[in-house]
Amino acid sequence: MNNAFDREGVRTFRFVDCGFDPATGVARLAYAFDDGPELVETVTLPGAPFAPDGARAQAAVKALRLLHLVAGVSYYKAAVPGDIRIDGYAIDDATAALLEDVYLHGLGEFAYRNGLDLHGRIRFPRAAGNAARGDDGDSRAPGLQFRRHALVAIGGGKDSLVSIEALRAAGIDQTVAWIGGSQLIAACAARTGLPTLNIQRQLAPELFEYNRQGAYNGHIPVTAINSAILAFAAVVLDADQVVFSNERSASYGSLIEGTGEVNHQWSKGWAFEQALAGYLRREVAADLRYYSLLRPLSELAVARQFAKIDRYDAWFSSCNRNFHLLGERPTSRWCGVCPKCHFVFLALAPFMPKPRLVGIFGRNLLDDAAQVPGYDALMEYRDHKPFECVGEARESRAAMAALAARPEWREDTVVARFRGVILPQLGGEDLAIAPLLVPDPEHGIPDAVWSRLHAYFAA
Ligand SMILES: CC(=O)N[C@H]1[C@@H](OP(=O)(O)OP(=O)(O)OC[C@H]2O[C@@H](n3ccc(=O)[nH]c3=O)[C@H](O)[C@@H]2O)O[C@H](CO)[C@@H](O)[C@@H]1O[C@H](C)C(=O)N[C@@H](C)C(=O)N[C@@H](CCC(=O)O)C(=O)O
Ligand SMILES: Nc1ncnc2c1ncn2[C@@H]1O[C@H](COP(=O)(O)OP(=O)(O)OP(=O)(O)O)[C@@H](O)[C@H]1O
Repeated sequence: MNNAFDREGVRTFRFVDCGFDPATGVARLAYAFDDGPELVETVTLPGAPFAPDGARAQAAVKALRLLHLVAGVSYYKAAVPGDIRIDGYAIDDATAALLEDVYLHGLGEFAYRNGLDLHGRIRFPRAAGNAARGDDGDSRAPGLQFRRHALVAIGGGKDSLVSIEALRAAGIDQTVAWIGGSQLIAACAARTGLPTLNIQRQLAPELFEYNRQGAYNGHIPVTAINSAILAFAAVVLDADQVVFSNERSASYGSLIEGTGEVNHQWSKGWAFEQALAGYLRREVAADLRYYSLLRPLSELAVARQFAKIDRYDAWFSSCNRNFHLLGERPTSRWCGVCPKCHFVFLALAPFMPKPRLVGIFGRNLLDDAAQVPGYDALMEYRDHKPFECVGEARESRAAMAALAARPEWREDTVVARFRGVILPQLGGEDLAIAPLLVPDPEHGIPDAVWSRLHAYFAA
């Protein structure tokens, strides 16, 4: 390769090696394109030194390799070469198949936006003679008698706060855990009053230089990476559960004419959750659980739960513009113009007194004509659902229909337009909110947890 990054000239993406130093808590993940320089990402667990015993140390190696393989997606995407190699260790069919899914679907939005077709292109090398195994029945990892403790991912938004309060209500021991240096997440975590764990992650600095030099760039499945980091942390720190807060709506993408479904949040969906949970039990530790506590709930059901607590009103934000690694952040916690701000405002409105909601956002997004196109897209009215973490279009339509019937909301610009223009075109669609609030039976929550929580969520 020349000095400048030549994405078309790259032939091979290499997983060079990975290692963990228990004395410092630093995990090192190394990659390269062809014979180019090593791209080294680090993940630092606080609380070192660690001294994992024999079986735990073996499980940590497996979890670290999984993290190495999953986190490689940030670098692979820079050139999407047709050849992938793993230098330091071998993987079997089942592992390769999991990674092919994560890369193909997790880079779905990236491929669509870059006009690339990755189908059939992403193939991880398999060790010879390694047949694929089935899911649950075939566990070969031992149980490690982990401490009964949940590492709960916190993202600074409403979803993880709903999970944290639900686990608290159910009396389950938890540590709230996050990756990266966000002050907003740190403040929310402190506000919970629970033990906290902040894991640092440094991407290889060369990636940003490659981006400047014309590397392919775009969305990556960040939840898959965060999940792999927390699974590794659970093994090292001795916790039997890694809990995320991905609602059922996350399994549905945007329907793009001529392309089909593209899901921005694929790694928050049920297919990824099942695949990763099965992999961890089978390959890392039979008693390590990975699940989403909010999987049975729709976005509207999560919003209803969140509205019951006001403890976080002045602290939380779901606006992703707060979470850039580089570059500008909004001057207030809610930018007020992005799809997440639009959706969260709309989803909370049916369940919160209007002055409280307007107080949280500092403005009324539904009484602003400039926001009409944003709300049209959320309802899939003459547009597709935005590439963002927002609920299903039928949830947006149901929430809007509920507001259209409320005197305090019905005259606000966006709601009045919905009543006048969109509602008459919806024909016989059931716009009731109640059916969307019923918990779904499809989820991976352990029975011992769900038995304590399903009444809490149904109340
Ligand atoms: C905050 C955000 O939305 N970032 C997305 C944005 O990135 P941008 O270029 O504006 O800047 P940075 O976030 O500072 O990232 C700098 C570059 O680094 C690359 N990168 C970052 C993290 C990583 O793990 N790997 C990376 O390669 C990135 O490509 C940047 O060039 O636009 C990017 C391109 O579309 C997105 O990839 C950035 O998304 C972040 C990875 C991110 O954390 N996003 C979450 C807020 C997010 O979208 N969460 C989803 C969950 C989706 C999922 O499948 O897990 C959600 O809440 O819907
Ligand atoms: N920096 C992070 N570290 C660890 N987990 C994170 C981080 N950011 C997000 N998550 C987790 O990823 C999942 C998806 O994030 P998402 O942004 O949807 O959730 P949220 O921030 O809790 O709520 P909201 O949807 O209101 O933004 C959640 O389980 C969240 O806790």
